[in-house]
Amino acid sequence: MTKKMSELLSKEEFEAKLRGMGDMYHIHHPFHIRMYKGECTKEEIQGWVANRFYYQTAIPIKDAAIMSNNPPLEDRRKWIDRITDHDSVGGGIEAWLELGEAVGLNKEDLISHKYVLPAVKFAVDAYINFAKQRPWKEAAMSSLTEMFAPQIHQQRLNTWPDNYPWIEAKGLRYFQKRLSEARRDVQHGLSITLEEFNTVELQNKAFEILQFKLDILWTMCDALYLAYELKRPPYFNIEGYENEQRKINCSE
Ligand SMILES: O=C(O)c1cc(C(=O)O)c2c(n1)C(=O)C(=O)c1cc(C(=O)O)[nH]c1-2
Repeated sequence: MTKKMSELLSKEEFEAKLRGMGDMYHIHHPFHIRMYKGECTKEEIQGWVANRFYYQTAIPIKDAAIMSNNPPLEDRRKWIDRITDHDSVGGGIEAWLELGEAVGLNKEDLISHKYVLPAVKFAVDAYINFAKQRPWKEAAMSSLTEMFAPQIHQQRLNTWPDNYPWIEAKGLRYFQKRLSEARRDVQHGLSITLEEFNTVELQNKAFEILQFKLDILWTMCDALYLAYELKRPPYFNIEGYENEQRKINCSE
């Protein structure tokens, strides 16, 4: 957890401290470490793709919520690009559906969100609700975990072809596409943050917001780890409860 600051940081110090919070990025979660090392089973990869799809569909929804909170025209123009990155024809949602197909998931199952674990749903919904309820600048800065995202996308591009040769190459388009998009988003998000969070109280608030977002991503990984690696999905110990509807059927 980040300690509260008692003095105003310069923009350089403020940015360095925000970037330092990358130490808590989900790239360091045991589930992600196993994934990039090639240790995940097919079911675990499918589980991650299916659960992450819930996050994917939430991103343009939370971006639309930010738009609805009335940022200035210049920012709205940039924000529209974020929405089209995901929702346009050939955009991120379609690329993620291709990833789903590439890992052997049925498109309808993915779209239905039938495999989404409750903790993943709660975490992602918290992100949408935050964007709906908070002033647009706070919601805009919460996207700054994207500072750390190019590294995680690049890591997948570098390691998946060797570690998971069964995944069709077309599935990797999403990660390739995000490399430049995330960098552009970060430039905009950072310029808003460094400019507008310009008192000790606001800088402390920015650290809290970034922590909240890191917590969302980490919590999603916790849920996946529990369900797929430890084999403890919700209600696993309750006799007679059929957890079948969330179970991924894959032939290894
Ligand atoms: O694969 C990842 O680990 C990862 C993480 C994040 C993130 O840090 O929030 C995003 C993405 N991917 C991503 O693809 C994406 O489009 C995205 C948008 C946002 C956002 O908060 O607006 N985060 C992320």
